[in-house]
Amino acid sequence: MGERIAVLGAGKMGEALLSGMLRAGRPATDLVVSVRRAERGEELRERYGVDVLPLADAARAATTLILAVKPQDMGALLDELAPHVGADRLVVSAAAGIPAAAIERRLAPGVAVVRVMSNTPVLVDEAMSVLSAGTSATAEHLDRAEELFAPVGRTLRVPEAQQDAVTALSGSGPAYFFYLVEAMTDAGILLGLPRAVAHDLIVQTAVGAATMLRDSGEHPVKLREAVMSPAGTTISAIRAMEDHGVRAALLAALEAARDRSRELASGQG
Ligand SMILES: NC(=O)C1=CN([C@@H]2O[C@H](COP(=O)(O)OP(=O)(O)OC[C@H]3O[C@@H](n4cnc5c(N)ncnc54)[C@H](OP(=O)(O)O)[C@@H]3O)[C@@H](O)[C@H]2O)C=CC1
Ligand SMILES: O=C(O)[C@@H]1CCC=N1
Repeated sequence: MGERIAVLGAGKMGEALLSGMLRAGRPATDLVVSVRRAERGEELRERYGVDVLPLADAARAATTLILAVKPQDMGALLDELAPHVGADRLVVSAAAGIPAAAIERRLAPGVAVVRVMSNTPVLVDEAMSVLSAGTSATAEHLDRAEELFAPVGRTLRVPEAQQDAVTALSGSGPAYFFYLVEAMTDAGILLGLPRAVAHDLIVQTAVGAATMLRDSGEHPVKLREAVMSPAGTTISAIRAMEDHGVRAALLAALEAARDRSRELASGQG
């Protein structure tokens, strides 16, 4: 059998990955999804032309299984899935927190598991997807998993011990930028700009700053210094941010996200 990929649990991330694989040129006939609700299955079948199968059939039909359910649903999914996953399958978990070993324990001995933390910019082919091998996964398995994510953004491999930190940084990261844009738009309104104008200014500024960060190769401090004129406007804003503990808030926030990822390891609550 050629490589057929099953997306098990097709919510926000599962659907984003599915659409990314199709955009990358993978034929719909190579993809199958499994969902919990019939109407969701119908929606995906119509939108993407993929087969929607019960879990056991999807597991048997595919060589690579992408697990994209919430960490809290992983236990129930694995209970149902385990009897149908042959030792020659590659299992790719997209879930936050769940260690590869916890998945390996629930499946037949020797099943290769790769843990991946991606992010929602999968939708615009600008994801950051970070991969780690479980104990049975070989370099070839990692290559195969990476091939799924490479067309939808950048990929990186890290030791699994770093995955909770990765989740805090790039997994949750898009939300922090959206939050910042929202807060800066509010600030624009405070300063008297219409909301739509403030929104457009901030979005384009974010795109420009992100492009400079990516393409210039310069350290962010250097880029910031180029904006800050002596006794100018920018340093006044930076002083206010330091006074309000923005840097400390970010350190605490990412530590909280890392800790939550660790808590999710048990798949509880
Ligand atoms: N959203 C994000 O930015 C990111 C999410 N992740 C990870 O991706 C995973 C999915 O997150 P996200 O897409 O946001 O969550 P969603 O809730 O949007 O998607 C999860 C989907 O799984 C379905 N599901 C649950 N149990 C089963 C089952 N037994 N069989 C089939 N389908 C099932 C749910 O169905 P139903 O619709 O019926 O609830 C739902 O559609 C999580 O583990 C999360 O940690 C990783 C990186 C980023
Ligand atoms: O918030 C979450 O738990 C998931 C994992 C990373 C991004 N979203």
